[in-house]
Amino acid sequence: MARPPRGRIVRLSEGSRGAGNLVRGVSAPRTHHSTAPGRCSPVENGAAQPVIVAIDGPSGTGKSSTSKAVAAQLGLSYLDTGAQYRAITWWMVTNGIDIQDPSAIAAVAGKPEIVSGTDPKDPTITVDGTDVAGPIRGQDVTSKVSAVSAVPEVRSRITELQRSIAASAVTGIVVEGRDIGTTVLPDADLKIFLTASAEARAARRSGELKGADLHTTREALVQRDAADSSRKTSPLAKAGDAVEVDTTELTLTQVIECVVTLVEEKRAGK
Ligand SMILES: Nc1ncnc2c1ncn2[C@@H]1O[C@H](COP(=O)(O)OP(=O)(O)OP(=O)(O)O)[C@@H](O)[C@H]1O
Ligand SMILES: Nc1ccn([C@@H]2O[C@H](COP(=O)(O)O)[C@@H](O)[C@H]2O)c(=O)n1
Repeated sequence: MARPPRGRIVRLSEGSRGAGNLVRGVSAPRTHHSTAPGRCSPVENGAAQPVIVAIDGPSGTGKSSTSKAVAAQLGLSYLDTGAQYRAITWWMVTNGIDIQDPSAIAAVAGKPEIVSGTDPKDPTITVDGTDVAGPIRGQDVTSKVSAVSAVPEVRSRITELQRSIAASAVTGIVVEGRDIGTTVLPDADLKIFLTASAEARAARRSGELKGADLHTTREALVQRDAADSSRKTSPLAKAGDAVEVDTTELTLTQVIECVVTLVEEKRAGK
């Protein structure tokens, strides 16, 4: 069986909504397989091998929701690398470091101890023993994280941490972020790049931050993506061998099923 072509884009159509039709969407990556068209037949499970899955993409494309669900469903660990960059940003802000000064950030990048819990049903994040899961989602950290994550000393520290977490995942791991497939884990077994229109992503985020203005939310997303894509060190980018999944017209359930199918195919050696 031929492997999916490298870098192929999977766009699942509006018409694929609903559990019964999901397969039409998911069948896109399976067109090289000997399954009946329009069917998402279960892939035979061989002996489960540890599997490393890299999921990248811009803000609000569904990386965290998808990665957690896929990892939980398949018994894999889960790592939210954005939470790590947010955690180090929180530490910088809390300790009065000037976010506009990359050399000030670089000088202290090695100081905070960041610990990530990798249970997809209960992911945790602490800095020097303090639970920061709440504070790192605030507007202050969100508006500053791109400046901190652009500093090479921050990236090398966090990348090393991410690699060691992935290496110690016994059953395998789903790691989500911006540069996992390109830099952190270039040998990942499966690389997914999630996309969605800025409008869809803003609508999702506005729904989350009840009452947030759609236009302001969209502008903030677009700005953060632009900063993350244009930094010199390890920018947000799709790996050449990643499968791109456009989630604009898909429900979260459809995206999860699509990714689970791709992982199972990989595990089955297809
Ligand atoms: N396919 C989808 N359809 C509708 N809503 C979705 C879909 N995927 C995710 N969402 C919702 O969109 C919001 C953002 O999703 P999520 O946090 O998973 O995105 P993300 O890519 O991890 O974002 P970020 O990079 O900013 O952390 C959540 O409220 C989630 O429930
Ligand atoms: N691999 C990554 C992951 C994240 N970042 C930076 O962290 C920010 C927050 O990410 P969220 O997924 O929690 O929204 C993001 O905007 C990036 O600046 C990164 O650089 N590399």
